[in-house]
Formats: sequence, structure tokens, C-alpha cells
Amino acid sequence: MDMAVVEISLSGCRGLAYPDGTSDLYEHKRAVVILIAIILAGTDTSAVTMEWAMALLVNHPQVLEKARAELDAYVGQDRLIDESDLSKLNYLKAIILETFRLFPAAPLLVPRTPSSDCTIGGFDVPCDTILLVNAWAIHRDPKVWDDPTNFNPDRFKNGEAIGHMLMPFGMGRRVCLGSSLAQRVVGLGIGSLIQCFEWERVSEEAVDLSEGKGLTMPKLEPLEVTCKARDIMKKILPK
Ligand code: HEM
Repeated sequence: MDMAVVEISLSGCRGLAYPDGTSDLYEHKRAVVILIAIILAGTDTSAVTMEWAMALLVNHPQVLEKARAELDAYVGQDRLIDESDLSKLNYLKAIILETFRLFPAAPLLVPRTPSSDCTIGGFDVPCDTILLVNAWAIHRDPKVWDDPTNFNPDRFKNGEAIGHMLMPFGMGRRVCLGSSLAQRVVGLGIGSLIQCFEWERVSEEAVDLSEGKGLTMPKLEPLEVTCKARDIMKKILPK
């Protein structure tokens, strides 16, 4: 298909315009729906994950310190973390995996319906039953994880997720198509926050990690923290 111009307007569809002057309203609608799905599925999920990661880090200053040391060793204080650095930052990757484990942004994944009668885990499931996969519970199952409620990035050696029990992006045919982008966005976001600022809780009390309600899983109380710019900020901000 030739390149086409998608014109999105609040008032509705204007058509998908091809270079040869033709247009296609149906294709246009499909393109808009896909774009909206990507924006909806891709923004809040990543933002919520970064908030959980920061909440966990200020509650575990020794983990934050170790992540800062890794960033200072591999990236330094003269330039901002870049996408190409992420593959070397194993501890940062482990922090993000551990955040995904404890607080998956889509805890029930996306509902499934079997197209024929089947058996799942010993249960007879009739065709068209709506099934929910509770990734949140699987991620905290003591049969699968040691000390499951403890935030311990070291369980992901070399920043690698082992096995199939970590499923923040779902699994199978309908797996999240933005998972690679999301891991980079969250990695760069959290990495630059750690590199550029010193973070602390607003009080001695640990940040409350209760979950709120929502399509994605937000913190019940929005995160409040204090931050102080590190020296790198003087170098990277325009004079
Ligand atoms: C931390 C960030 C993200 C998390 C935790 C996340 C999680 C998920 C999960 C659990 C699913 C359902 C998969 C399943 O049921 O097997 C999903 C689907 C999807 N995600 Fe993500 N996602 C994230 C970021 C993104 C981004 C950045 C994009 C796009 C740019 C995106 C686009 C989508 C789309 C389009 C689907 C539907 C796929 C389908 O039904 O075929 N997601 N995501």
C-alpha cells in the first residue's frame, strides 16, 4: 500500500488520503481505532509502572543507591542515559522486572473466550466463557516465587526474566505488541530520574503501596517524594 495521510479530527473522520487523490473512509476508521488503541494501551500503563517503580525505590534506599552506582559506573555524570545504555544496565533492568512482577499495570490481562469447550487446570470450561488470567496473583504465588511480597530485584540475575511465570505483557497471540517499546520507555524514564536526582520519601514512614482501582492498576494514593538535582543537571541543561 502506498503511504497515506491519516487526518484525525475531533469532529470525526475526514478520510484516509492516498497520494493518487483517492481516499478510503473504512481504512481511515481502522487507522484511527488502531492509533487510539496504541495511545490508550501505551501511555497510562508505562506511567503507572514508573510511579510504582519510584515508590518501591524510595522505600528501598539501598536498591536506589545500587542502581545509582550502576548508572554512574556505566553512563557517568557527563551525559544523560541513552537507549543504547539500557542493555548494559542489568540492575536497572532487574528493578523494572521486579516492579512488573509486583505491580503489573494490567493485572488481569485481557479477557479470553475459548472457541470450543475445553479443560483448563482440571476445570471444564464451556465455549464462549469469559476467562480472566490473574497475572497479579501468579506474580505473587509462593509456589513460584521465594518470599513473593518482598521487593528483591536480585531475583532477576543479569536483569533476565527466567521462565514463563512473569507475564506483565500477557502471553500468546494477543501478547502486548508494545512490550519492547514499553521496557525502553520505562527503562529510560526511571534511569534518567535516578541519574539526575536524589530521591527521598517525604517522611520516615514507608510509602503506602496499596493498589487503587482502574483499568490500569494505579497507586491508591498518588506518590509524593522529595528530589534534589544532582551535578549532572548543571551539565545537561541548556545554559
Ligand atoms: C508498562 C507498559 C505496558 C504494559 C504493562 C502492557 C501490558 C499489556 C497487556 C497485559 C496486554 C494484554 C496481553 C494479553 O492479554 O495477553 C497488552 C495488550 C496490548 N498492548 Fe500493552 N502494555 C504496555 C505498554 C504498551 C505500549 C507502549 C503499547 C503501544 C505502543 C501497547 C500496546 C498494546 C496493544 C495494542 C495491545 C493489544 C494487543 C492485542 O490485543 O492483540 N502496550 N498490554
